[in-house]
Amino acid sequence: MANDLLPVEQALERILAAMPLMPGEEVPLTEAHGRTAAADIAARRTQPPEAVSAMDGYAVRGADVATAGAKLKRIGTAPAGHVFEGTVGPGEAVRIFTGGALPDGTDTIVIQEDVQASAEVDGATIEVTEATKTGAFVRPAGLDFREGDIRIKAGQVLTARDVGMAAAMNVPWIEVRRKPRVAILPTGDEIIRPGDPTGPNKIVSSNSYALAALVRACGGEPTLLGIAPDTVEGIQAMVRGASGADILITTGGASVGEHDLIREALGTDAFGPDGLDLDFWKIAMRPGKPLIFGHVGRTPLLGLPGNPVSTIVCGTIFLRPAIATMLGRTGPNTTMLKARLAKPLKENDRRQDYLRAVYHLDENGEAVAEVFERQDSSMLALLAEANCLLIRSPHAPPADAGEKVDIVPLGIGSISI
Ligand SMILES: Nc1nc2c(c(=O)[nH]1)N[C@H]1C(S)=C(S)[C@@H](COP(=O)(O)OP(=O)(O)OC[C@H]3O[C@@H](n4cnc5c(N)ncnc54)[C@H](O)[C@@H]3O)O[C@H]1N2
Ligand code: MOO
Repeated sequence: MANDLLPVEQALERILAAMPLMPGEEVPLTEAHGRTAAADIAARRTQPPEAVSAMDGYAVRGADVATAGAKLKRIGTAPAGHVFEGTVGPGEAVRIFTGGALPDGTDTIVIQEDVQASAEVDGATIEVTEATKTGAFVRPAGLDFREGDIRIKAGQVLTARDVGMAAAMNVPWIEVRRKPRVAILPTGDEIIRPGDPTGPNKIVSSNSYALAALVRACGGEPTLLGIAPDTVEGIQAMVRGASGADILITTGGASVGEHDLIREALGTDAFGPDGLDLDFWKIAMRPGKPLIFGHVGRTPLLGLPGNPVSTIVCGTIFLRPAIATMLGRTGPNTTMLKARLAKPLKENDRRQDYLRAVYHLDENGEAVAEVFERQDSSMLALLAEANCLLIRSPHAPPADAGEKVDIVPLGIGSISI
């Protein structure tokens, strides 16, 4: 049978090419974790701003302590945050603590363990018991970074380390990309909200809640629009209410049945001139075949298949990178790992499979993946149990146990320390 289905890679390319870049907004450091830098961030100071001691001890002139036995006079004290104002001459030392600025005239720290002090007061005599190299335990100015250095790049997802870095660079506010507003519209007469009165033909909308969580984990701002009934008018009314969204996601109604109304309800014939400008429908993917992509007015519309596994898998493979692109994120769109098959797999047909599987690291630290026997796209319990999706290319030949395959781990989120 001819393959009239668009390959997954091309579908992804077309979706990403259509994603708008979010504008920048300033946030304080306390709100910056997990956001995406909209511009390079340069240090507003040099760190350390001057040479400082790395240890508790005595600041001295290196020439005085090249050999053990030197006796020096303690002439002052320099704790962190306080400067010793004078100049240290030959035969003199200043008591110093970690982070204290090196007094003028000194270039070396003798740690206190290598000193015998007559007393813990200025004026005391200290005897250096170990020879110390010039420059020992001194952190020169700018050791960490210098004013103007760019330590955070545009497109970087800000980790806790980056937040600390920005603070150290004396940057209290960061320009980040605004979170894309993702409107989520589940459809179907049978769909109810969790907690609603239930009945024999009702299905609780897992899709909207799973997608909202996925959107948040990926750095977007989800909005649940309510549930559209299986009527042209109902779908249209709810889609019109999504006008402020950066992208609209529908679930259900994507396939070929007479109740699958997304394309019909949003098509220009029914919706008017702002109706669906369809880019593609149907892709060579399992689960996810009836995926719809286009624009309603200026808003990108991603129509996900209603089956709960199809929705979440398509959310992972398409929506996650779409949000990353809107955020201007650099780095790979989807994290993939290599794993060895625990069991053989049959040859594949024309659709690219995303098989629910669990992987673990074996005793050599290598990933081994085991595919679940059942792959029905209605089975959310198995997806919840899985920790990766195993990718099988269209027409892949049978694979033996031990063969290397690509997996998409599900546990790798966007927030990092
Ligand atoms: N004759 C054909 N039938 C179907 C085809 C096909 O090619 N020819 N494709 C199948 C595939 S593949 C998929 S995937 C489904 C997807 O169809 P729809 O997007 O039209 O989804 P619905 O029919 O509306 O719903 C499918 C299933 O999912 C449940 N559902 C829907 N919304 C939710 C929700 N928010 N939360 C939880 N569960 C939801 C719905 O009750 C149905 O059971 O079509 C196949 N059919
Ligand atoms: O593509 Mo459907 O998502 O196989 O179940």
